[in-house]
Amino acid sequence: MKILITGANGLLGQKLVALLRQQSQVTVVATARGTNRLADLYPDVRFVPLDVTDAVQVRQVLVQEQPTHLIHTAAMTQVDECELNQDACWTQNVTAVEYLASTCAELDIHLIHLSTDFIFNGLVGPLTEEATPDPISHYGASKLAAERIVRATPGLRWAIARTVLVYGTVHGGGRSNIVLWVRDSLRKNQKIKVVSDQWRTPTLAEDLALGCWLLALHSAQGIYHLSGHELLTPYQMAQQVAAFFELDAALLEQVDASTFTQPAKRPPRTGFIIEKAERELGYQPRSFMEGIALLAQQSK
Ligand SMILES: NC(=O)C1=CN([C@@H]2O[C@H](COP(=O)(O)OP(=O)(O)OC[C@H]3O[C@@H](n4cnc5c(N)ncnc54)[C@H](OP(=O)(O)O)[C@@H]3O)[C@@H](O)[C@H]2O)C=CC1
Ligand SMILES: Cc1cn([C@H]2C[C@H](O)[C@@H](COP(=O)(O)OP(=O)(O)O[C@H]3O[C@@H](C)C(=O)[C@@H](O)[C@H]3O)O2)c(=O)[nH]c1=O
Repeated sequence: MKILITGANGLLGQKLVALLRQQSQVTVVATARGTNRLADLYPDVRFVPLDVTDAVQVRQVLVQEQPTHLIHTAAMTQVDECELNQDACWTQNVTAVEYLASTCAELDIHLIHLSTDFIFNGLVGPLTEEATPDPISHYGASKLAAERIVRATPGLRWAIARTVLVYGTVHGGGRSNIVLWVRDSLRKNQKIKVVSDQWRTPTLAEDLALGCWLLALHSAQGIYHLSGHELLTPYQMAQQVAAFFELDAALLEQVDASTFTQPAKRPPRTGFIIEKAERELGYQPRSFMEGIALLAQQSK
């Protein structure tokens, strides 16, 4: 197997590189826009620059590399920025997928495309793969449009991996996440406002990477929900983070999401039912506490 990863500098991309380079039957090709932030950690891994919004480059790299599988993690993931810069969001999250999906179909590359719980409106949850999408943000709309392109591309072998609120350690900077944010704020004795009326099934980045690897290994086709299995509010997550790191939970102020004025709306209740992935792939995510423990060990 030869697996090409887009967005290898990102949180999931980094964990995929770490996992796949250990599989003896896999040749990994890490790609990212700009410089390779993993060069010091994994000098053994082949790196090719790839901006997925550049149609010519997409074609060139895929023709040159001829991977058997492509895991597409690259995206504009800052939900508020997507709301404020809608054209840029569409180019990165939708147009890029048109290029990738059509080229993968042409070259018979199995495409594993990453998607999100934010394609749902958040009125009911946890959700199965069959739930009806109804995005309430531009980010969510862009990710749903990308799913539709993947599904409608003639001749494409594809899987869509949807996930929820991903957390983990990240090397060389990048998007923060709830566990790092809570831990680092409390370590500085900063008070933080944490939402207690949103529900999510938070996902350890390593578990998600393993789920994506299982999809590739089985050349699975269709939609798969890959998240943790505990439905928690951010406030409950923050309490667990405080307890694990023995930090002062009194610094956590419980608030309603309505007290925030954010450019993009967030779905109140999401979370995934992951039975399909457990049954068909043997996907077994860790508990939230186990995820925090792994993150703590890696941060030492
Ligand atoms: N994080 C989360 O909570 C969730 C994520 N997802 C989805 O999972 C996937 C992975 O997310 P995650 O790893 O957490 O996100 P990150 O933001 O950590 O990583 C995304 C990466 O995509 C890269 N990227 C953006 N535009 C381009 C481009 N044009 N060409 C090449 N690379 C580009 C970014 O590059 P740069 O570093 O240069 O900015 C970044 O490294 C995404 O598709 C996201 O939508 C779904 C649900 C939850
Ligand atoms: C900034 C902030 C967030 N939160 C909570 C709300 C939210 O559920 C959680 C994370 O907030 P953020 O604004 O960092 O992230 P957010 O944009 O809500 O995260 C999303 O990212 C995209 C990429 C996805 O696809 C989604 O699955 C989702 O996880 O933390 C607070 O409680 N207080 C705060 O001050």
